[in-house]
Amino acid sequence: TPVKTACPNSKHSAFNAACCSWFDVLDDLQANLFDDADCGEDAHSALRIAFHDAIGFSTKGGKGGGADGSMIFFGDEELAFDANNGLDEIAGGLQPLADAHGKTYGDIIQFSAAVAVANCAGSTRLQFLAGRPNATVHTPDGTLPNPFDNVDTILARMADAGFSPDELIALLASHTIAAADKVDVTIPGTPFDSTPAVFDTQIFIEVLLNAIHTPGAGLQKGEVKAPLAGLMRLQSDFALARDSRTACTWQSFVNNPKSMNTKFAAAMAKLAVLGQNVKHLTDCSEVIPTPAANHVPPFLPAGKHQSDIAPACAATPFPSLPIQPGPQQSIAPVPPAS
Ligand code: HEM
Ligand SMILES: [Ca+2]
Repeated sequence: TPVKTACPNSKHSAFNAACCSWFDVLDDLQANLFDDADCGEDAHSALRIAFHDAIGFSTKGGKGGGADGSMIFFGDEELAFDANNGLDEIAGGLQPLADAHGKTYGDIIQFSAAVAVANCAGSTRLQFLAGRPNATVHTPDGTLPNPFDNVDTILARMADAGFSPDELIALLASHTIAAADKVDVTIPGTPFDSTPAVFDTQIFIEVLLNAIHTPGAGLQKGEVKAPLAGLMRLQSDFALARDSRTACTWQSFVNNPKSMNTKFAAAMAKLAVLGQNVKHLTDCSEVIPTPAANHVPPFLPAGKHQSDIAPACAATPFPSLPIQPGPQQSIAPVPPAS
C-alpha cells in the first residue's frame, strides 16, 4: 500500500514527494489570497480565470494554447479584452504567488481554481495535474462566449474548443459560486444565485424562476430580469436553461447535486488540460482539500412557489422542491476581496 512521506517545509505529507511544493503554494494561497480558505470573491474569480485562460483553444488550431497561463503571461494583451473585464485583480494576485513558488502561470491558474472550488461547501474535489510549461502563444480576442451571444453561437464556440452542450451545462455549475462586478458597475458583487458561497444546485433552480426584478441601473447588455431582489441573471444562462438542446440537462441538476458535481468535475478535468500533453503532467490532486458538505437540500427561495418555476424540459416534469421558510429575502452582494 502507498505511504505518505512528510513534506519538508510544512505540516503536510504527500504520497508523491514531487507534490510537496504544491502544499506550500496551498498554504500561501489560502492564507493570503483566499482570506483563510474562504469561498468569497477571490475564490470565485480564480474559477472564472481558469475558464477564461483555458477556453482560448480550438480543436482546429489557430487560437490560443488552452490552459497555458497566457492570461497572465500575456496579460497586457489578454486582460484588456472586453470578456476578461475584472480579471486583472485575480491575475495580479496569482502572478506573484506563482513567481514566489517557482510555478508557471498555467499551473497556478488551474491549481487556484481547484482550491477555490474546494473552499465552497457542497462541491467535490477537482483533479489537479501539475507541469504546464509557460505559454508560448497569445490567445486572440473572441474566444470567450459572451452573455449576449445566442445559444447557437455559444454552443458553436464551445464545440470548437471540444465541449458538448452537456459539458457546457455541467461547467455552468460554476455560476453557483459567482457574482458580477462588471455587467452593471453600479451594483458590484451581484450574485447569480441566492447562495454564492455554497456550491449547490440553486443556480439551476433560480434561473428557471419567473423574473420580475430589474437590478441596478437597468438591464445591461447580456442581462435579463432576475427573480429576486439582489440577484442578477445573465441572458446566456436564461437562454441555455430554456433551449431544447440544453434544457433537460440543465433541469437534471436541479435536484441532483451529486450528478452536478460528478459532471462538473469531469468537464473541469478536461478544461484544465486543454492544449496540454497530459503525459508530461504529474497528478498532484492529493493537494486539493476536501470540501465541507452542504446539508441544505435544493429549495425554492422563501416566498416562491412551484408555480413560479417556468419549466423548459419537455421530457421530464420539474421536481417538487421544499420552500425555504420565512419571508422573501433580498440577496446580499458578495463583499469585495480585501
Ligand atoms: C456561456 C458561457 C459563459 C458566459 C457567457 C459567462 C459569463 C459570465 C459573466 C458575464 C460573468 C460576470 C463577470 C463580471 O461582471 O464580473 C461571469 C462570472 C463568472 N463566471 Fe461565467 N460565463 C460562462 C461560463 C463560465 C464557465 C464555464 C465558468 C467556469 C468553469 C464560469 C465561471 C464564472 C465565475 C466563477 C464567475 C464569477 C466571478 C466572480 O464572482 O468574481 N463561467 N460569467
Ligand atoms: Ca450557490
